[in-house]
Amino acid sequence: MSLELSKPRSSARQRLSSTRVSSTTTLSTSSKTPPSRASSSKVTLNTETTGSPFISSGYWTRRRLQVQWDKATREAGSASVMIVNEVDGEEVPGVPEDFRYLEYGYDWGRHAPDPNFLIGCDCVGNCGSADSGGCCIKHIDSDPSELWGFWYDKQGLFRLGTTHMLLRECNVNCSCDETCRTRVAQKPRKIPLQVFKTSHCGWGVRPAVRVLKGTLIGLYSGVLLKRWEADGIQGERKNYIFDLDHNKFGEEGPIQNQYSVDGYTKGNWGRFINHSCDPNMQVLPAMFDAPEIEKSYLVFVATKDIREGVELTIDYHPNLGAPTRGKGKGKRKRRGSDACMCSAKLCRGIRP
Ligand SMILES: C[S@@+](CC[C@H](N)C(=O)[O-])C[C@H]1O[C@@H](n2cnc3c(N)ncnc32)[C@H](O)[C@@H]1O
Repeated sequence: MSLELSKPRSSARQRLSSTRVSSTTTLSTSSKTPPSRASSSKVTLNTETTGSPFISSGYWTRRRLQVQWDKATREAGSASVMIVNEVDGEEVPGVPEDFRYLEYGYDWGRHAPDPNFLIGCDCVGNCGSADSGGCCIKHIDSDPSELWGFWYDKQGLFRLGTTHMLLRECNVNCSCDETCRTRVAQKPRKIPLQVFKTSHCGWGVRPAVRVLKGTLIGLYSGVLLKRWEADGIQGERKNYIFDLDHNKFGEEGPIQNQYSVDGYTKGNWGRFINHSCDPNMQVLPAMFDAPEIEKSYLVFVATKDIREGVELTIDYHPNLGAPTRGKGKGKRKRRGSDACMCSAKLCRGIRP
C-alpha cells in the first residue's frame, strides 16, 4: 500500500509488492491463504464463552482474546472491538500465541522519536477560531501540502478531495489546547468495530455503527522496525507489515532512514483490513508526536458513507488504476493463490 505526498492527489496510492519503490507504503499480501489461527495444531471444541461448539486451536480462545482486546481498548479510552463469527466454527482470528493487542500507536522500540524537535504553534485555545491568533493558517516552507491544519471540518471529518496528503496535527509543543480542530487522528477511536469472519477473505473488519464519509476511523498499530529488518521477514508475518515509505518529496532516501510497521505480534484491528478493488477507505499519513515524516502514523479514512455492518476495505494497490469491466472479473482469472475475492462489481480479479 502506498502513499504519495509529492503530487496533489485525493486518494492514496497503494501497492502490494515485495520489491518496494519510493514513496510507497506497502502492505504485503503474499501468503496463499488468509492466515488462520495460532500456531498449535491441536484442535478442540470450545464452549466456554457462548455455549456453541466453536473450534478452538492452540492458545487462544475467543474469550481470552476478547478479554485482552477489551482491556486494551478500555485503557486507551477507545470504542470496543468485538470478535464475531457468523460464518463457520473458527473461534478466533489468526494471531500468534504471543499476540498483544495494541490499540494505539507504535511500539517504538529503539526508534522512539524526540518530541523536542516537534515544531509547535503559538495559537491560543482552538486553532483557527477567530481569537486564536491564526498562526496555524500559514504555509510552512511555501509548500501547500504542509498548510497547517484545516483539512478537517468542524465535525472533525477529513475534507476528502483536498490536496493535503499529510495530516500534520498540533502536538505537545503547540500552545493551543485539546479542543484544537487539528487534533483528530491523535484522539481515541470513536467508532466501535467488529473483527468478523468474512465468507471468502478470512477475517475482516466492519463498523458496528454508521460511518460518515471523511471519518478518521483509526490508526494502524504495531512494532516500528527499520525497513531492512522488515525486508528480512518471511511467511505469514509478512502479511502484516506496512512500509512507511512516503515522504514529502516522493523520494525515499537511504534505506537506513526508512521504517515499517509490523502488526503481527503487536497490533490492532487494522491488521485485519482486507483488500477491495472498490474500497470504502483510504490510508493517509499523520504526524503529531514524531518530528520525522518517516515515523508518521497510518490513518484509515472513510471515503464513502458506510452502513453499519459493511466491511471496511482499502485498495492494496490503488496505483493500478480504477478497474474496468473489460479487465475485471470477466477476463482475469479468479482462481489460485492470488485471486481477489472482493465482491466489487469491477474487481480486477487478481489480488495485488
Ligand atoms: C492483512 S491480512 C488481512 C486479514 C486477513 N483476512 C486475516 O484473516 O487475517 C491480508 C490477507 O488477507 C487476505 N485477503 C485480503 N484481501 C483479500 C482479497 N480481496 N481476496 C482474497 N484474499 C484477501 C489474503 O490472504 C491476504 O494475504
